[in-house]
Amino acid sequence: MKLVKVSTYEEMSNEASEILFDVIKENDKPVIGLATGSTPEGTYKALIEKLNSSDVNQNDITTFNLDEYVGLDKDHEQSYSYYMHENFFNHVSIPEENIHLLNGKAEDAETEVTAYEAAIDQAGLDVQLLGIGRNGHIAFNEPGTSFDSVTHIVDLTPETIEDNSRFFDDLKDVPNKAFTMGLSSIMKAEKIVILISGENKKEALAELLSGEVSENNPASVLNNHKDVTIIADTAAIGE
Ligand SMILES: N[C@@H]1[C@@H](O)[C@H](O)[C@@H](COP(=O)(O)O)O[C@@H]1O
Repeated sequence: MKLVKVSTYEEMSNEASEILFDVIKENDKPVIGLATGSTPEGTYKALIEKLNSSDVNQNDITTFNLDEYVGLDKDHEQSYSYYMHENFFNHVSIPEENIHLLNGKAEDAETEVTAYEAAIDQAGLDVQLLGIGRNGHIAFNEPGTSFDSVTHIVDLTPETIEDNSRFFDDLKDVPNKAFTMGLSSIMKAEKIVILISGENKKEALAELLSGEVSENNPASVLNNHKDVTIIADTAAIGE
């Protein structure tokens, strides 16, 4: 794993958007995996600028998002679909049919996850962007998730529900289940970029860098991937 140390959030966003933009330029039909959360917001801002001031044909770009809350409609303000449109898709011209988001309101969950995984397999991710939870979760794969997991439904831990409650009016409004790409789905990506920002992610970063690989720490699976870039700020590094 390669560690890129940055001192500001802007630097993190620029570094990450540069990697994504390079993958987009290098591939005729780029397939990029995207993440939500506060951390990648700046990356999307920087990537929008790069895309819109370039001659890249955005019709050729395909995207897959990592996860979605079960029970939230795509237009719900706290859904990840809404987040992605607000922060990225509404500002670029990637065709709607190339955008893959899990449907939180899917009537048949089994069909939803199976079809999503099949679509990922068929497209092949050129790069996957990730954030990380305090407990080391990536996407919504909580500690204890099998490294062999594919797209599935998870029960969110109280810690994750509490962390994400800041976006909701009330703790009880936070869904307790989510659809998520699995750890093996993420590992299929050719390249992985993980953003780790802030003092509250210090422990998660330290555990990832320790090199210990265990299903108790979902992010540790990344030690088994050939091309991972960690972009971490000084607050998370503890410098
Ligand atoms: N499912 C998302 C993750 O993909 C994200 O990495 C995490 C951290 O988000 P933040 O960047 O806001 O700390 O939040 C959620 O749990």
